[in-house]
Amino acid sequence: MARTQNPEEPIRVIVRVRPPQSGRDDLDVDSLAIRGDTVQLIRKQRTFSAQFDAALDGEADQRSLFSHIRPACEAALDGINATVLAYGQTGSGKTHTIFGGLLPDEQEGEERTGIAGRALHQIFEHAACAATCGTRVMVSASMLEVYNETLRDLLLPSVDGGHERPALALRESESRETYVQGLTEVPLHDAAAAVALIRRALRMRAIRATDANARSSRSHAVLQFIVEQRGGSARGGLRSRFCLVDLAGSERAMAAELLARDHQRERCQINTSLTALAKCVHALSVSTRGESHIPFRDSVLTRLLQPALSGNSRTVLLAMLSPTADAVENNLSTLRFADRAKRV
Ligand SMILES: Nc1ncnc2c1ncn2[C@@H]1O[C@H](COP(=O)(O)OP(=O)(O)OP(=O)(O)O)[C@@H](O)[C@H]1O
Repeated sequence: MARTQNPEEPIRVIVRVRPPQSGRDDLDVDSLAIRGDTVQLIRKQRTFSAQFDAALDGEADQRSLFSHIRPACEAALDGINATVLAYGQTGSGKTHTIFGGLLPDEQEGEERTGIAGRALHQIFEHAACAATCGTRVMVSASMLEVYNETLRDLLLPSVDGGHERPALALRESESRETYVQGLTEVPLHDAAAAVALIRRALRMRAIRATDANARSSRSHAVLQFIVEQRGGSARGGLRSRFCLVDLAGSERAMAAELLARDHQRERCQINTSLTALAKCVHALSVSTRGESHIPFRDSVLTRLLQPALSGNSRTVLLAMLSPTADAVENNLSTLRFADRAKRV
């Protein structure tokens, strides 16, 4: 039986520092330090220090990062919903960590392959192994983005070949589960077909160049693998979701007049939804046995993430840090968010 994440620990928190990019980064060598699972950040002579489930420096590769995600993926293969969330400022490595090796114009390769590619490998390996014991495993995928508080289906072919696509609505089922009405679910027959599908979907995602990242994601992307198992050891049947969320990055404040109007709007909407997420995590971290009000309804993003945050899923939060000297403020805010998530 697969080793799954401890159910007593609803959110595991892993910190990852992006490696420096030669010639681009003005490095922060003084304020950020990782010792074991503890991260220390010094700002204005005050020290923030916190321990997490794991803390990975810039030397850690995609394979070692995935070793911390594997238990969540195994939980999904045991029929339990699981979610991985990447959070951090623009350019801190969220998209690389989740979608590495699948990005437009990016070469595939073991080294670059991120969580999505590695999870697919694990899911199809499990399917092949389960088949030998008479269990039929069916895998499908959905992928959407939350752009300016609007939900867009990334697997739906656009009408005119452009990026425009109809907005989807969030609904609540009779059992009070939130779902996206009309979201496309594509059956996946093997990992190669799945990779091609995700690559196509990522081309549809809203991106733009920012100060810190030439290909900055301007939307939150949510990729879900839906795994159904019947027969053999799955007896009465299992159905679960493995959900990967690449949040859009918060951006440093910049003179508004230097940004185009639609860029200003995106930045404002990203900050609003990330603030709503931070409020929910804060409320959850101080609530005892779900007694207090959690403001999930404040944004589309938090409504969508409600199951992942409120204990109905094994959740891993990846708190992404940037190694640059100008990232201290943002890194501190990411670490504070991560520290609260640990207390949920
Ligand atoms: N672990 C890593 N190894 C090598 N390169 C990395 C790593 N993490 C990030 N990068 C590179 O750093 C750059 C920024 O990373 P990425 O686009 O993933 O950041 P992001 O946090 O998703 O940013 P945004 O929020 O703006 O979308 C990219 O060129 C990416 O390839």
